[in-house]
Amino acid sequence: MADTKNAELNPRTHGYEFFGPLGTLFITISVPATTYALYFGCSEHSGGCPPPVATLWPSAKLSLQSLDFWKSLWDQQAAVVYLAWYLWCVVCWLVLPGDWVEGTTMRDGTKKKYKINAFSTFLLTMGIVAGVITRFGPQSFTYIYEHWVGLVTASVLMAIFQALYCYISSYLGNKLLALGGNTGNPIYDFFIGRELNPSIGSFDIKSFNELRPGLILWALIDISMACEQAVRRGGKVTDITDSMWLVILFQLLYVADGLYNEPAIFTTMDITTDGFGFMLAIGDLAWVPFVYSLQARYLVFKQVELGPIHTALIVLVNFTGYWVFRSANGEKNDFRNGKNPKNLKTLTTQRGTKLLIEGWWGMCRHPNYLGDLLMALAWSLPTGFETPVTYFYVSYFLVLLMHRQYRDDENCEKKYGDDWHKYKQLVPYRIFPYIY
Ligand SMILES: NC(=O)C1=CN([C@@H]2O[C@H](COP(=O)(O)OP(=O)(O)OC[C@H]3O[C@@H](n4cnc5c(N)ncnc54)[C@H](OP(=O)(O)O)[C@@H]3O)[C@@H](O)[C@H]2O)C=CC1
Ligand SMILES: CC(C)=CCC[C@@H](C)[C@H]1CC=C2C3=C(CC[C@@]21C)[C@@]1(C)CC[C@H](O)C(C)(C)[C@@H]1CC3
Repeated sequence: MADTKNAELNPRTHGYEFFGPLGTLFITISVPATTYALYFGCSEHSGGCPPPVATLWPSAKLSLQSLDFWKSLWDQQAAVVYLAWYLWCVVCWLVLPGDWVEGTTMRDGTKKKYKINAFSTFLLTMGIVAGVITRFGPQSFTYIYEHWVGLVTASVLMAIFQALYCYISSYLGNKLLALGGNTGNPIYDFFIGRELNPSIGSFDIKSFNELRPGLILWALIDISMACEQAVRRGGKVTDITDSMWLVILFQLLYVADGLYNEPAIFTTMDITTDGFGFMLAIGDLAWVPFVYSLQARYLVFKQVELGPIHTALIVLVNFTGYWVFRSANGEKNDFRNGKNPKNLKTLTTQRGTKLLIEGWWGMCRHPNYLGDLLMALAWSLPTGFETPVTYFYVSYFLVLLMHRQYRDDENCEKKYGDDWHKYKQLVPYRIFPYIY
């Protein structure tokens, strides 16, 4: 009886995304590999960004064949530091005060409760780091630059460990599974995430990882890159270039905004629909901090001076993006919480929920992605045009968001049926009004 009920609640997934098990196996290997490749392909230690073409492949081949290279990826001290960092985030979650808020209603009719203290974790961490740098100077905070590879390895291992733990524990007891991650194919389910909300007691593993250890580490990495640059240019914070200031301030604002608006993630696709598998684990813990900070790392060894006009133009691109991103996300979030202060027109659906058809959400179906993409461009522009590698983030992000839009469209079609078709007729553009 209990088994029948469980099967009804957790139907088998039919149909694959990401080109099925082979596609997910490819991504599982290529995401960590790309995280390392972006370091070795864009670093002063390996000869440039990218290193000269004539030496690139021969030296890569030599490295991959040598045992010493593989051993050099492991750095015991960095692993301990990373583990201490992760534990710090857990301790902050435990001890810092925070309201418990409810997430959205899940398929089984229940609602999860989440402790909201990501922003106070960020403020406390930033306060300590600011104190250390003020007291001991920028040279006291360059550890991350010096131990990059070891820290990447530690974060990849943490992601593998957590994804395996969640995959195995999804088979223990009657868990609520993600509708897309229950195919029975272990490679695919491990990647997508089998259990919807794995947790240990009241500690929700997915939302914790999405916002804290990776996102705040990204901010710390940026600060460490700025410190390394300061040390190389005279040792004072005032020696940092305008391009580095732009990258770190824009990205710190983005991180702070995500953490400040913590409850808004409970309506995102990752929390409501996807399980917690290797995709999110590696994305949250390794990809976000170590790939998104590439531009700041580049500016350590290629010190670009922008001057006031270029600075002003890039600031304009970033803040236009931020304004679109924040107001679009705010508009939808308010609306989903029962508020419509501008009295925007809506479409009533048979499912009971309404869809906005005016304001940002009347211009295109993902205005928030448009703003995010503009910001992504503004984070690459300060690196100039000497190399395409520093434009990796904005290019990858365009692909990610186009694919995400496609996945969300399919999910909404399942949720809203004909009403979604009506909505698509009223709002025909996906991300770029009048273009796409
Ligand atoms: N920096 C990064 O690496 C990444 C950043 N992001 C950012 O995260 C944020 C969240 O993204 P994501 O979860 O993908 O998607 P959205 O926040 O856009 O949420 C999509 C959901 O919004 C609801 N919705 C869609 N249209 C309407 C409408 N017209 N009116 C009201 N509700 C509507 C639907 O859910 P329902 O109707 O069920 O409420 C839909 O499933 C974005 O700002 C994105 O840019 C995302 C991925 C990576
Ligand atoms: C290549 C690979 C493995 C990709 C996995 C995707 C993840 C990197 C992203 C999926 C959704 C994300 C979100 C954010 C960071 C990137 C991931 C984890 C986010 C936390 C960034 C800050 C924003 O303000 C946000 C809270 C809206 C956002 C939520 C989605």
